[in-house]
Parts: sequence; structure tokens; C-alpha cells
Amino acid sequence: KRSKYPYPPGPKPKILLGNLLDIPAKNMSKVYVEWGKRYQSSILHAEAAGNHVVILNRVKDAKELLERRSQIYSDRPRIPMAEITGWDFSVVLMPYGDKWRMARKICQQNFRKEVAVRFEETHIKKINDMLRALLSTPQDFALHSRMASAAITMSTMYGYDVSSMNDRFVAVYERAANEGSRWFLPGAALVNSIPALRHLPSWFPGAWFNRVGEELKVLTTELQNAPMDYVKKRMLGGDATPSLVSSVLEGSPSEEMENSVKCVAGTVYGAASDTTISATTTFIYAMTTHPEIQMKAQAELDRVVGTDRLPSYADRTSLPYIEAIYRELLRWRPPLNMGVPHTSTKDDIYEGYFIPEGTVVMSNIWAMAHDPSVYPNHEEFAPERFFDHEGNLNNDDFILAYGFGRRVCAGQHLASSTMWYIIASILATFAIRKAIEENGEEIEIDDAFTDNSLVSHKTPFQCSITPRSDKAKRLVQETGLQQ
Ligand code: HEM
Repeated sequence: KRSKYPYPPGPKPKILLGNLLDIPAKNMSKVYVEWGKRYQSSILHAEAAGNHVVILNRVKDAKELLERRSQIYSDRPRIPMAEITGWDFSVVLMPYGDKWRMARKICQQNFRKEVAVRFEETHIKKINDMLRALLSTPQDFALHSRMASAAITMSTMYGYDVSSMNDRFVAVYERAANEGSRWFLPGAALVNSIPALRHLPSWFPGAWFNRVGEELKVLTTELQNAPMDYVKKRMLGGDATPSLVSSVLEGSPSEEMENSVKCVAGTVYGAASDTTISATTTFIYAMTTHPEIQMKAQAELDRVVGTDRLPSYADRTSLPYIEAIYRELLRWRPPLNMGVPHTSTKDDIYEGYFIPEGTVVMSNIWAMAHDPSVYPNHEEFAPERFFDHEGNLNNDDFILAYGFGRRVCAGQHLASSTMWYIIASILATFAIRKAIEENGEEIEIDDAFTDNSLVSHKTPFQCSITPRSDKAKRLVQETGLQQ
């Protein structure tokens, strides 16, 4: 469909290929900042195989389109491979419509700020498990952070205690996610660009994706059904631990509602763990490389909380520097640099540009969080930027990392409370430093982050994590007695 208005600026499409070769496969967020400079626009456009893509580099445009015009910018791109592999059960990928609305209502009822507090006790218990694990094998901090995220999710969703990453439910999820996510990128399988191919029978030459899909569908079905069956069994036996799923099942839900809670609970593991793991590892990295910030935070904790107990959620508003570290962490290295794409469902005109129905709209969260006019010295990790001249926390509390509009992160309050307690409890009890080599020299850490999937992670690094004092060590050990 043509319009008298032009598309937003961007590289000139080539005959047949459009911008297929211009669209970056790596380092997307930074390449789009370069495009912004080259085409002197914060809204950019590209076209590939007849699909339009609009990239938003500026908060103002993301808020205008994805929030104020959310009625037409809340769909998701269709990914044929997600449907073929059964991953389309995920709320994150669901098309905008009644099924999504029902799932989102369950999220809203259970994850909104006032209700999210009921999960805090579980968060504390699972994060305290992580603190004790850090005490015994600090070098495995990445594994402990993965374990804490998995344990928090499985226990809040299903009332199920995960004992290791080899746990049967976790293993199925991890396999389904690892083997599934690589097929979701547009170029990963031809069927993503030519959806009609999915109707070819599995035995047809080149229709391998249907075979891969059938295999993966076994896993995506199991990861949803197996923990649901576990909850039902325990409810029948009268000994179910309260969870999101048990609370919905108790109300004798309709089949539709039961299916919806199954989708929500199944989604949360994927949506919550990888992002939380990314933020936790970035936190350890930031503290290793910024000892002066770590000391300042610890001084605040010692002053406000003291050294006789661990911090609690009730302390949150009295610890502004910890709050600033939380904000800065998600600004500095947002787990999803390019957010999750939205799709428009109606033709639109914005700032004199034409955005056709079906356009994939990507919010460049990294660019927004690194806008030098808002965040000077944007590459510096500096929690101080969140304080005003009087030394009070400023009102810049919109966390860009959670996205925008009706599809904004459904678990942002849970993520916020998990991340806050991880930051506060680790800083209260541990000193994080660079690891020392045998020759006594500090092991330097590079600033590399992975860039091969939706969620970006700090690449593996070494550091030293030791208790701040004997008293801090005892505090951590004692959490094991409170179980
Ligand atoms: C630091 C941690 C997290 C970050 C940075 C994060 C970020 C995001 C982002 C950027 C989106 C897409 C927003 C958009 O489309 O504009 C999203 C969606 C979502 N997140 Fe999170 N998330 C985090 C943790 C969580 C947690 C803990 C949960 C669940 C308890 C969760 C559940 C979801 C769900 C269900 C969606 C899909 C929403 C929809 O499509 O309607 N996330 N998240």
C-alpha cells in the first residue's frame, strides 16, 4: 500500500532484496544509533522481503507510538518457527487479541505492585539460598544466579522447590529454550520469511523445519503440562504449597482460564530467568570494576540497616543509593537492548512519515538509555546520575529496560523486588573484588557482552567474592537455620 507520506528515513532499498543486507545481524542497537546519525533521524525505516521495520531510537517516539497509540501498536510479529515448535504458547509472543488479554489479566491480577508483595518471602528465601551458595563456592556465582532465578520462578508459579539445574522441570525448559530460540530470527529458517512453506509435509525435501518443530513441540508441551500436573496432584493430596497456579486452580476455573494460567506460568520461567540472570551478572561485574561505588553502597547499608541483620524490603525507601544502583544497572546494560518487537495493526502517520499496517516496531532501549543528552557520560556506570542537587533521588524512575505500552514487561514489579534484594543482600554481606592471579596481579575483565540472542549477557569473567566480615558470614549461614 502506498501513501503520499514517505516512510521514515533509512537506507535505500535495493531491487528484490530491499534492505535485507543492510539490517544488522550483530550489534543492532549500536548500528541503529549510527543510522540515526547518518539519516539524521531518531525514527528509522528498513524493508526486507516486503516487511517493514521501524526503529525508535528516542524515548519520546516510543512513548508516543507504543504508549499513547497503543491501540494500534500492541501486536507482535508472527514467527512461523515459533508456531511450528509450539513456542507460541508464550505470552511474550502471543498476538494481540482475546487469548493475550486473558493471560495479561492473570499477570495483572498477580504481579501488580500491591499484590507482588506476597511473593517477597519466597524471593528472600531463594536469594538467601544463593548467598549461602556464594559462601561455599563463590567462583560459581553465574551458576548460583541461574539457580536462584529458576528456583524463584518455579516456586512462585508452581510451589515447586528446584534443587539443582539438573532438575527435571528445569532441564526440559532449558532444552526447549536453547534449541528453540535459535529458530526465531527472520533468517534462521526460510519458513519465517515464506510462511506458506509450513504446509509442506515433514518428509518433503527442505521441509526439515517441520521435523525439528515436531521434536521441539514435545518439549514445549511437556514444559507446560508437567509442572501443572505436579500442582494438581499435590492439590488432590491436600499438600500443595501456595503458588500462582494453585490459587487459580482453587477457584475451579473454566478450561479456557486453566489453559491461560498454564501459558502464563510456562512463560514466566523464560521471561523472568534469563533477564534476571543477565542483570545479576552485570551487577557482579559492575561491583567488581567499581570498588568505590561498592564501598559507598555498603556505607549506606551499614548506616541504615546496621550489621546485625540482613536488609529487608521495609528498608527499600531508606536506601536511596541502593535504589540508584538498581536504576543505573538496568540503564547501563539493559538485558534486552532492542526490547521485544511490537507490530502495528493499522496504517498510521507519525511526524509526517507513513507507518503501514503490519510494520515491526523495535524500541532501541540501549540507544534511549545511552542518549548523551539525557545521560551525559552514558558509558560510565554512575548511580550518582539519579540524584538531584540536594542529594535526593531524582524523579527519573521510568525503567526503560522493561519496555513500553500494553506489552510492557508484565513482571516488572517482581523483577524490581528480586533485583533490589539481590543487590542489597549481596552488598550487605560480601566484598566483590577483582580476582588475583598466582603472581599477585589482578585479573582484568573486558567489557564484552553477548549479542547473539534477544537477551544480552556479560561474557564469563572471574572475580573474588568473600564475606565482608565474620559477622556477615554468620548472618548468611544463619539464613539456613531459618528455613
Ligand atoms: C530485569 C528483569 C526483566 C527485564 C529487563 C524484562 C524486560 C522485558 C521487556 C523489555 C519486555 C517486552 C516489553 C515490550 O514489548 O515493550 C518484557 C515482556 C514480558 N516480561 Fe519481562 N523483564 C524482566 C523480568 C520479568 C519477570 C520477573 C517476569 C515475570 C514474573 C516477566 C514477564 C514478562 C512477560 C509475561 C512479558 C510479555 C508481556 C506481553 O507481551 O504482554 N519479566 N519484559
